[in-house]
Amino acid sequence: MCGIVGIVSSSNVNQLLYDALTVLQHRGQDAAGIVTYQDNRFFLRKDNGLVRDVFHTRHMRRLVGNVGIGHVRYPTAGSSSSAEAQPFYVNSPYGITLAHNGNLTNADELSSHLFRTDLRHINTNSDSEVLLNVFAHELQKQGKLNPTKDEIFEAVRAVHKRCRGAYAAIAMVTGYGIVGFRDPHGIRPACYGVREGEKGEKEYMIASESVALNAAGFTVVRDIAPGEAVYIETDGTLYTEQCAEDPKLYPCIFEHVYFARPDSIMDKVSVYKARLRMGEVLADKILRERPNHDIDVVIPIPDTSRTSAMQLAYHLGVKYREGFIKNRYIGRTFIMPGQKMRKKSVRQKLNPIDLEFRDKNVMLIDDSIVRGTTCEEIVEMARDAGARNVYFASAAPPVRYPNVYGIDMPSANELIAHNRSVEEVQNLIGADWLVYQDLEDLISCVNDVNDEINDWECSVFTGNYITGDVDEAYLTHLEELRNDGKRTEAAIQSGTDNAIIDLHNDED
Ligand SMILES: O=P(O)(O)OC[C@H]1O[C@H](OP(=O)(O)OP(=O)(O)O)[C@H](O)[C@@H]1O
Ligand SMILES: NC(=O)CC[C@H](N)C(=O)O
Ligand SMILES: [Mg+2]
Repeated sequence: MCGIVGIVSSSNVNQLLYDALTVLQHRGQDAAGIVTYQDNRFFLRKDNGLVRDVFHTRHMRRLVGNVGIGHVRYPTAGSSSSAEAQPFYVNSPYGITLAHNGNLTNADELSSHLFRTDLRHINTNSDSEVLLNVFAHELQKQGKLNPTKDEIFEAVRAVHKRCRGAYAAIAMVTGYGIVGFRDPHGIRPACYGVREGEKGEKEYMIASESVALNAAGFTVVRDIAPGEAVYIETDGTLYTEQCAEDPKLYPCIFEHVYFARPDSIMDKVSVYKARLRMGEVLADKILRERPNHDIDVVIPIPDTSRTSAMQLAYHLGVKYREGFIKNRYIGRTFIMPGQKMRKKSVRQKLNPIDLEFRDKNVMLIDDSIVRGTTCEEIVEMARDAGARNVYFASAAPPVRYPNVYGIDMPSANELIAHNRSVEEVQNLIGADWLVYQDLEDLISCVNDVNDEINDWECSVFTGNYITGDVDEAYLTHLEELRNDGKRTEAAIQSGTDNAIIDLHNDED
């Protein structure tokens, strides 16, 4: 997942963008970038690292202008090289930069078409550079010296025709404005909001999650609809238009399970409420499976599972205890690159309070089990801390299939539940009892909060890919390209390949 943000204001946007990116940091920890615009020039700073490490005072001073976009990255394509940090830039037409959350499933095909037919060069393996060039080409094709909203929307229309997969994106067109758009299935989230500037003028912000708008004092207007584009000119005039022929909302359910912050509202679903429901219905399942259970205490695996675990304990009528203390300086482990780093980080991140475990039957709750990195370590830690029995419950169903829409799970074989029964996973993680949420129950949790959404993007649980273009050949290719072994190689290389076309105007 990545986080994107774009702002049109009546004063400098650098600090607002920075603050928004820190609020979206949970969506991507690998790289961060901001680009602003003033007097016909872009000012760009992007690099690997957390937001606080990438932007120092000297960089912030140079990021001048009242319009800008920003990005935090969790790579799902290409490498972790800083050259693939976003926003990406293309000089023609007008000078355009783009920040993207999601993953294109036809990036290879588009890339070769861009080269052979559109005569455009793609310099990295990032699908986001492809997306930017498709948008740029479609805008250029219209041949207008001064593009209006009509040309911008026409370009988005063409993007929808050519691109497959998931994309929530914000592009900044030099001198004209910013445009945010969501793919025709609305797989990845995006919303926009408004606030009053000092002289009463309207200022706008587009972001991946509503929490970024709240934190910056913007009032959420609404989600961008699937296929829709929101264009805000530099003077603050806003236009919206539906640019897809057959849009239909299929939001990614994993946002609600894990990715999003609980204080966000996405497609009119409060993530917090959805997670509370996940705890409730999981408690019901536990009671169905073992009406006479002997659970002494419910312990969450911080951070994300806390909300569900609390409600689960309440519904079971069992004590809730914070048995693991989280090191606040370690980020999210699941989105770290490489299994070795993830495994090490679980131990660094979580430490048990022995007295909550000693001689007790503990029920550990996590939001999801993906590779099994966290639960394998945690079950062992609970036993070492003296637990009599270690039970484990996951607020999401077994994750059995790769994700191709912006979550870096490219390889089925790396998923602990792939081709395994619940019992086999239970044995593998060393638990005495393992309970997974059922998919219908998970869907009911989000639909209880907003029953207007008929369909969810659930491919990691079902193996059904709604864009219809994902076949065995694609998945095999993805696995070969991005399995953990390959990425470790890329990480080693990335120390040296950062020099490949670095368009930074700022060296450090
Ligand atoms: O089975 P795994 O491959 O370990 O993946 C699942 C775990 O990873 C995530 O935690 P993470 O540490 O990323 O973030 P959190 O602090 O928000 O829970 C998630 O919340 C699970 O705990
Ligand atoms: N997680 C994402 O949204 C990734 C965006 C893009 N595919 C990249 O790899 O940079
Ligand atoms: Mg976790």
